[in-house]
Amino acid sequence: MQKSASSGVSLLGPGGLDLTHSFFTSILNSAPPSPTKRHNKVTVVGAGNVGMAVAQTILTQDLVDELVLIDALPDKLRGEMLDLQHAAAFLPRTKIHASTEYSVTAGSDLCIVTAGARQVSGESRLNLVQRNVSLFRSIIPPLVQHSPACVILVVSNPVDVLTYVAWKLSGFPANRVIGSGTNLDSSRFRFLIADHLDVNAHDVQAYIVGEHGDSSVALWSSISVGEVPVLSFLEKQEIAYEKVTLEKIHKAVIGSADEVIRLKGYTSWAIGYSVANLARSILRDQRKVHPVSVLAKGFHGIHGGEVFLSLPSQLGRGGVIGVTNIHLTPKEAQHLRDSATAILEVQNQLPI
Ligand SMILES: NC(=O)C1=CN([C@@H]2O[C@H](COP(=O)(O)OP(=O)(O)OC[C@H]3O[C@@H](n4cnc5c(N)ncnc54)[C@H](O)[C@@H]3O)[C@@H](O)[C@H]2O)C=CC1
Ligand SMILES: CC(=O)C(=O)O
Repeated sequence: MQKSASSGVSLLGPGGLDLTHSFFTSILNSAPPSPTKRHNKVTVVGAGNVGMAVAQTILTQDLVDELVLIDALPDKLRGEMLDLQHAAAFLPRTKIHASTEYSVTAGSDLCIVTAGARQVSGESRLNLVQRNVSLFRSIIPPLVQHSPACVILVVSNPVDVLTYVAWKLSGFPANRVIGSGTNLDSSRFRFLIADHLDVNAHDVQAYIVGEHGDSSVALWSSISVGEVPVLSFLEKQEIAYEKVTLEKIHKAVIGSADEVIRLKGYTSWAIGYSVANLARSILRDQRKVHPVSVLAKGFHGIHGGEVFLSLPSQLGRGGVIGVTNIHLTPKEAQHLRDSATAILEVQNQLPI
């Protein structure tokens, strides 16, 4: 039995006519689509472990209308695209494209770059620089050509140096080129502090700044739990806090990636959530503060060159709105400058 299309049962009318377009009674005349809803398009370059974790987290959080995957491997790319498309019944409606050609990225609001070599256990992120800089020469110019107004978010390692490289190759103002930086390290830090104090990580305010890597800086002086500054509270209460414990926590943050890589080969879930968290602040113009890699020249006495490293920064639709004037102790400021020097040592060897 064939019911009418408007009853919502059949898509085919008499004689096999496709009634898809009359399936719903048009209400266009009475209620035009809202012009205020912004169409968000995001491109993820690199459909590897990190790119796919980013893509799937962005999809589940309903952040985009269009998601584009770019990779150099066409079969892997198509397989990943189909696998995500097949989840359409369980996800917010999103158009998913995949291609090795950058024309499909045209008009993206946010381009997230995750392509490139990753470190093996025991290898420093900085060791990846030569391989990934040459990839960036083939990735950044076509992204910019097709999406000249986008924000670029770099994830590939070494993320601070590659954010500088992306900035140079793009010709964009510095506020539109951001590295995911220590947003991930700060989450690891908050998890470890929360675990140590047996509290919820959401209630721990704590930053790792500087390099996303071995020279990162833990800002102990500004840690608070439920708005209570931790160190000054402990000092006032004359509770002996063990400096060694604090240092162990920072060491554990630095060693986190290597531990996961040794155990499962790569890191993916935490960086996926970290990047989706940044994408939300940018696309939804949340103006939230995140520790991300920004052009740091001039901040906290960093004067050695144009270096990107993580500082707590406010993010919105246009990218970086500003860098927070966070208080650093003289020791923390010195560690931050040392971190800048470590990044610049690698960066200055690049022919860029
Ligand atoms: N900033 C951070 O916090 C983190 C950064 N990473 C970095 O992310 C990067 C990717 O890691 P994984 O996804 O685990 O590696 P992966 O090997 O799983 O994926 C890399 C992908 O890049 C693609 N690719 C290579 N050359 C390309 C090109 N020219 N154009 C487009 N795609 C290309 C490969 O085909 C592959 O699919 C690495 O540099 C890694 O170190 C990883 C975790 C955290
Ligand atoms: C691989 C890497 O950079 C991380 O998981 O922190």
